[in-house]
Amino acid sequence: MCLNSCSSCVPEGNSSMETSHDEYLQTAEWLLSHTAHRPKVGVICGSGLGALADALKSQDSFSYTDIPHFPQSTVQGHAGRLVFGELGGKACVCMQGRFHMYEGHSLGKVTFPVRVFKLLGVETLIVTNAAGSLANSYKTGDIMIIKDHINVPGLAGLNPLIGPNDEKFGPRFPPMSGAYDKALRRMALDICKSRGYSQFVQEGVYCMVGGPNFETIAEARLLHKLGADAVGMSTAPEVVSASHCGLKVLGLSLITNRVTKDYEDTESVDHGKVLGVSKMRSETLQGLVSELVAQLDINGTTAE
Ligand SMILES: O=P(O)(O)O[C@@H]1C[C@H](O)[C@@H](CO)O1
Ligand SMILES: Nc1nc2[nH]cnc2c(=O)[nH]1
Repeated sequence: MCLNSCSSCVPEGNSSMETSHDEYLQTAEWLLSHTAHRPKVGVICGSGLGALADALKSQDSFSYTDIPHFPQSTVQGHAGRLVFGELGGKACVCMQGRFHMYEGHSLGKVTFPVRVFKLLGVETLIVTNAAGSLANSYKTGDIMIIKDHINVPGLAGLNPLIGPNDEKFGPRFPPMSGAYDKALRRMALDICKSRGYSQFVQEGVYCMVGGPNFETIAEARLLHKLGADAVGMSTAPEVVSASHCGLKVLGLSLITNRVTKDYEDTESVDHGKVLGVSKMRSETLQGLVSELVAQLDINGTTAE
């Protein structure tokens, strides 16, 4: 077996190596030439949470089909639009629809927009997702501020950073212990408290699995024992890529369902239920994100 991460040995479609630095630049330059907004904040909307982008003022929006080199959305609840505009008085760019590994996208494609955000001048990334709860104390409709993640595909060698390292973005061996910015988490918690959300706000560990099937009971029990509070099918590769290129990250999971760990339980989950709960909490999440962005000190990134 070759240990050199050369292009003929790295599993095809696994990493960002299929994209040249020029392609990221071309996409960023195309976007900057089509909008006057210069965003410092990027937002990725999870399943059913695209309404976050609708809150942006003075919008310039682009269908993913029109953006050079951009992947395409295939999942219901992910509109496939990149929206520029103002949120909380700050220029933002918002992905109304993200890319998942289970759609057949390589992790390089899944994380392509994150590197484009970096080249646009984004400094802070807010990632949202819909997730199922594993923690016994969580309820459907809770918002979980992500403290850390367990990247199951990553542990198995599916990582967007596999392949030759692009030093222009970041180092070969990036640390991940501070991937979810402490000051941003504190800010989010404080805002939740001041808005009276404390009863349905948690802070916990998100676990990414590949999907697209939901968990078996044995898998749910395993992930819970490993320390996961919630499980979903996204976010971790985006955060790995964001952290690699020096973006500060806030992650928010909306708990759309309870993941059963009990063989006697007859309740089951489907994507329709996930989208229903997302819609129900969408405005609350919108309020939290808008206020947080308004409070960002763009130069120093944390609270004013
Ligand atoms: O994009 P996210 O992670 O919010 O979407 C979750 C995981 C699956 O894509 C889908 C399952 O309902 O929701
Ligand atoms: N893997 C996984 N992803 C989800 N996304 C929303 N709910 C769930 C869930 O229960 N499991």
